[in-house]
Amino acid sequence: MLLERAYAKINLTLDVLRRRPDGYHEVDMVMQSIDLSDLVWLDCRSDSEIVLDLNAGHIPSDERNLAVQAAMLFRKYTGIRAGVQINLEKNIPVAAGLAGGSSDAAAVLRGLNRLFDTGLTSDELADMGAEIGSDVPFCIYGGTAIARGRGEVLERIAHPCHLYVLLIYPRVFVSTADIYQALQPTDFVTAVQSERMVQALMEQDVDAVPYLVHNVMQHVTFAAYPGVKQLADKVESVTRHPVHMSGSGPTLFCLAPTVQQANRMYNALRGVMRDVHLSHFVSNISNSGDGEV
Ligand SMILES: C[C@@](CO)(OP(=O)(O)O)[C@H](O)COP(=O)(O)OP(=O)(O)OC[C@H]1O[C@@H](n2ccc(N)nc2=O)[C@H](O)[C@@H]1O
Ligand SMILES: Nc1ncnc2c1ncn2[C@@H]1O[C@H](COP(=O)(O)OP(=O)(O)O)[C@@H](O)[C@H]1O
Repeated sequence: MLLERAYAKINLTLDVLRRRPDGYHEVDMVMQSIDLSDLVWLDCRSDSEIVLDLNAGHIPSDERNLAVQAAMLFRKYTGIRAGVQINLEKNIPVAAGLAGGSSDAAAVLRGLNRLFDTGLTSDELADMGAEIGSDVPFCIYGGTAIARGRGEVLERIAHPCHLYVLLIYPRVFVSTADIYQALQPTDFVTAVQSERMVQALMEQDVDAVPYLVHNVMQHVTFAAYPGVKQLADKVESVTRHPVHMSGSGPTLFCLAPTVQQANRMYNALRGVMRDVHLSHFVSNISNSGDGEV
């Protein structure tokens, strides 16, 4: 049995350039892995089934699950017929804008490549992953990247900047497709924010980074779910720091340059609300598995 960690992401910037004829949107966004992960255990089975056991009753364990889709795709691509056992421990909130499902799919692709010693490159796994979802290619590599196209065209960024991330989970389910659909032409931009963000990350300008975070979807999700906006206002008044939304939401986050500041914000928030979690940037997930067990 082999373990792969499936890391969550946040969007440090998210710009949408236009709606495409294929129904997707052209995006430009800075994606960042964080130290919040699902655990994906993989093993061969003596039969030819793909079986997923997971600790979350509210998500399907059949072909609708992105982890199962990844195993199916991997077998189709490699011609391997062996059965696959997947045990999934969900820690990343579902439909939260943190790419939990995409990251599980990416972890299955990385893990099966190790389990069957198929020697596929990360680029090949990312190409495969794009068939499952737009965020899957980023989740193959993790770290930091500018994602363009529909999210699958990646420019990976190595930078020394490390920040703490306070995550706040509103208890609502947000559909990514609905939020993309609700964008108006006035939301589409030509000048994107990713380059300034990347520059600040490269310069380790930890004080600037929180003020450069930008997400064009935030006002759309806030308008559709006023409770999320109210929660963001409350977080801002308690922490006195800018509050942002990841992806299509609803997860909110604040960035802190030091662990002391992050702990202060965490303790202040825990006094007045549930569902607060402290995390931090992860720059390298390449040895994310904990090896054979
Ligand atoms: C918004 C983002 C930002 O990172 O994250 P989440 O909020 O989902 O975490 C992503 O673009 C989400 O990517 P992902 O969740 O993989 O999307 P997909 O499964 O490929 O697509 C789901 C649906 O979202 C819409 N979609 C997705 C990506 C894109 N560039 N344009 C779109 O219009 C399409 O309607 C598509 O049918
Ligand atoms: N392994 C998985 N983990 C979480 N959600 C999954 C998974 N497989 C399929 N889904 C479905 O994908 C949808 C979005 O899930 P998720 O990736 O957590 O959200 P987001 O795209 O907002 O980051 C949910 O409706 C969920 O039922």
